[in-house]
Amino acid sequence: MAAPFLLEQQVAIAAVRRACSLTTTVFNKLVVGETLVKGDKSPVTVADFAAQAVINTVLSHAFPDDPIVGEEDAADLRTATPESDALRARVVELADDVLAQLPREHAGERAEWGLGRRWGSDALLGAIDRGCHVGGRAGRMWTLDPIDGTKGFLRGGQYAVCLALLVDARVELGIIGCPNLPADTDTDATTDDKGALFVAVRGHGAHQLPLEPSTQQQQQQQHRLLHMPRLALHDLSFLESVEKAHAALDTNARVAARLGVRAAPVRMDSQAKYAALARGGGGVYLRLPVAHGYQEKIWDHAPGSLLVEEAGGVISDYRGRPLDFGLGRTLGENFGVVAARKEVHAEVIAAVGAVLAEEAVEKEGEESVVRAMMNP
Ligand SMILES: Nc1ncnc2c1ncn2[C@@H]1O[C@H](COP(=O)(O)O)[C@@H](OP(=O)(O)O)[C@H]1O
Ligand SMILES: [Mg+2]
Ligand SMILES: [Mg+2]
Ligand SMILES: [Mg+2]
Repeated sequence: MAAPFLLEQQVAIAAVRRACSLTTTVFNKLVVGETLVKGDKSPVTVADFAAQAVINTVLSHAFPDDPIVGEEDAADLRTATPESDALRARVVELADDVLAQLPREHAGERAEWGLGRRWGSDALLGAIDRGCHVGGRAGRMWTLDPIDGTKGFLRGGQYAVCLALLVDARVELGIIGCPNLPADTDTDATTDDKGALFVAVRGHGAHQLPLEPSTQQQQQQQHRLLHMPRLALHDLSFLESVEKAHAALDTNARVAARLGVRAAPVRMDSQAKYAALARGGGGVYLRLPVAHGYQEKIWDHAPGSLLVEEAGGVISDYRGRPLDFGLGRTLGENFGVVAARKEVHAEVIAAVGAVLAEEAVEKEGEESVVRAMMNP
């Protein structure tokens, strides 16, 4: 694999792989009471907290000066209630079980990264809270989504463990672990060969590796360099969110019809969509905003955006503006996401603009009818 940020790649890959083994274990044993509802009504599980504890512990040992912008914080685990005590104990047990495994030297893991020992509650809650950095434009920082697609995770669908390195607000390295994505193709859901790791390095391509650390030789055999194929507009299919609350799926259908797209959309939770797109599935990822004023989070798009760019794609918001990762924890005034191969990206943006203009006219028409009825 490519030379820049080689140590960062090794550390990030080790951290994401261990977090993925944790989430897979939890999914098989998740019990009632191990999921909380956050202030924004979204779910968070013991696996989200524990995966953030694992990855932040590894990053903090390997790169003690690097800030981390992570989705979760430990506030809900620190309150002195019986529920919180039980949740905290479970998170600590899960994270320590994974961190305590000896470094796998054939996979380049090292004890100095915090591996091979248990850390206990204080250190692990502290590690989770290392993710509270505010973000910004200057310097090096990591952004982490310990489980992207928590709703997919709870359903047994797609989810992803997502980590990216930003330098001066530019994504230089992106790692996405997808424990439930078929290793060979994103279309054959019946295969047992599940799990894939995606690594993108700016200027050095998008790669798929086995999720389990195998020998050097197996790694090389199973390594795939990813390219998005050239597809005509009518041969595209849209990759989109499963959740109606996250993206305007009806508007997507109108955009697809306008472009002459024949295939049904592929609905998938999480940044597994970016991975599927980079390895040739679909051709377009379209995420149009529904919730008024919702600001996209940097950890929801940073690694996926680089994966798509390195596989030959272009990514922007729905107005065609580049995503700005330097504004803090959110993408600020970037609304929605359009990711597609270079040749079709501009046409998709134009179709989105035309459909949104049509919808605005229809809405205005409906509102004027209501106004006329109320003020005859
Ligand atoms: N109203 C909204 N609009 C867009 N995205 C939203 C949203 N509410 C939550 N999300 C984000 O959507 C992510 C999942 O993406 P997708 O819809 O592509 O599966 C969630 O990540 P988490 O599951 O990490 O919280 C969350 O950050
Ligand atoms: Mg969440
Ligand atoms: Mg997310
Ligand atoms: Mg998440």
